Amino acid sequence: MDIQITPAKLYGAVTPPPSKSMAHRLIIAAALADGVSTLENIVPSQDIEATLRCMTVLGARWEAPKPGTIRVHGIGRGHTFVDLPRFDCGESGSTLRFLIPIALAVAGGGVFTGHGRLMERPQGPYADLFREQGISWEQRDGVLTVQGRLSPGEYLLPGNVSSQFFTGLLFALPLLDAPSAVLSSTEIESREYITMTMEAMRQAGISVAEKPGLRGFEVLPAAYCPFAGAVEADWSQAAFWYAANFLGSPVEIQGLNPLSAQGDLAVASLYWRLARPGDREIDVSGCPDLLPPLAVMAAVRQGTVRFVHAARLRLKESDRLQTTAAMLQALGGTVEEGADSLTVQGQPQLLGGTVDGANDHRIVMAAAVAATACAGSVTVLGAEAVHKSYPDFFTVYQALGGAFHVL
Ligand SMILES: O=C(O)C1=C[C@@H](OP(=O)(O)O)[C@@H](O)[C@H](O)C1
Ligand SMILES: C=C(OP(=O)(O)O)C(=O)O
Repeated sequence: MDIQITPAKLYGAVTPPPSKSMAHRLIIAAALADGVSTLENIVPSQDIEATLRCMTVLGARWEAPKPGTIRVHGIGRGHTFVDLPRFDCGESGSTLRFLIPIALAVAGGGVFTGHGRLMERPQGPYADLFREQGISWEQRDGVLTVQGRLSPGEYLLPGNVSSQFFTGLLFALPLLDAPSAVLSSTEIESREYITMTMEAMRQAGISVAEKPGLRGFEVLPAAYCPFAGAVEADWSQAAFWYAANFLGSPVEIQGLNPLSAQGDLAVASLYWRLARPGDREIDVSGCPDLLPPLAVMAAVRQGTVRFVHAARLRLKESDRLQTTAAMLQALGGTVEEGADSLTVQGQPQLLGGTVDGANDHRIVMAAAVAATACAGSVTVLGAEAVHKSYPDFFTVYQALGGAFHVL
């Protein structure tokens, strides 16, 4: 779906959708529990549907007694598999990377497929670890087959590729019959995502101990217990509405937890850092998903913003350093892409133009928000990419006064 947006300010109140990251985690913890858990504020998006689908393949069941609430019948420890289960992970990196170790622990492995760029996104840290353990790892024509026995022990991962490898192992290791540790060979980036994993596991009765000074975590054998949980509002999605505010739209953002474990709540303070004129350097290693909306803010202000420690942005739904730069350049902005950075030169106003959404929800949402304050109209190609994480985005955008039509 291609759309043309006519610049218009947005007015009104918005509650961001439930945190996608927390929803993945609570669904997984509930699906591994021995019993029935109730989860509130679950809103379907392609990524959340992927996790629900994959946990069903593992033997969990769920029903929705009312909209927004699901009851998950977890698998406990008793499920047996005749064949290797097959998981369609959609385009969700979280689903794929969380599920690989879990499938090894629960089912002796699995066959994983995905769409878009998913199967090209790096899995090397897992491949290396699991091959060392004698687990077979084969990826051919976009199909990954992993088979073997996950053993307790010490797992050493690089900390700068994706925190999702840590999360996947932390979820799986309590299911083994002896203690394990997950250690990092480098400083751990996106660390708050691991904190969120520990928080979800805690809700299911599992505590993970951080190893002080060792950049790692200790996991003891434990059973996931059923629980009642609710997903809080998503700070990563709130960032687009923060960007709308920054560009002059008085949008009131409601329902966010200011004490959230979500690292992307950093947008609240970064907003104010950018609101004052002058040059800035912003480290996005802990909040990679904020880069597209922050770059939109950086493009319409006085001064230059250099986003650093950003190489991991190249490993998302699109190469987000390249696609964020291309989006702003298409709108008349001045941006320089470095190997590990993005430098955005501020200016009074963006002009408008045609943006390739690059099949990336965060690029589409960033472009739509930038359009609210452009001098001329903005065409966004492939706007349907928002279904990955925020299917309602354009409905909300329109309700706030955003003006667009489908081409
Ligand atoms: O664990 C998670 O829920 C996520 C971790 C982050 O990925 P990396 O750790 O790969 O940066 C983030 O970009 C992604 O959108 C969601
Ligand atoms: C990178 C993202 O998600 P995932 O890694 O789960 O595909 C995202 O939502 O921006």
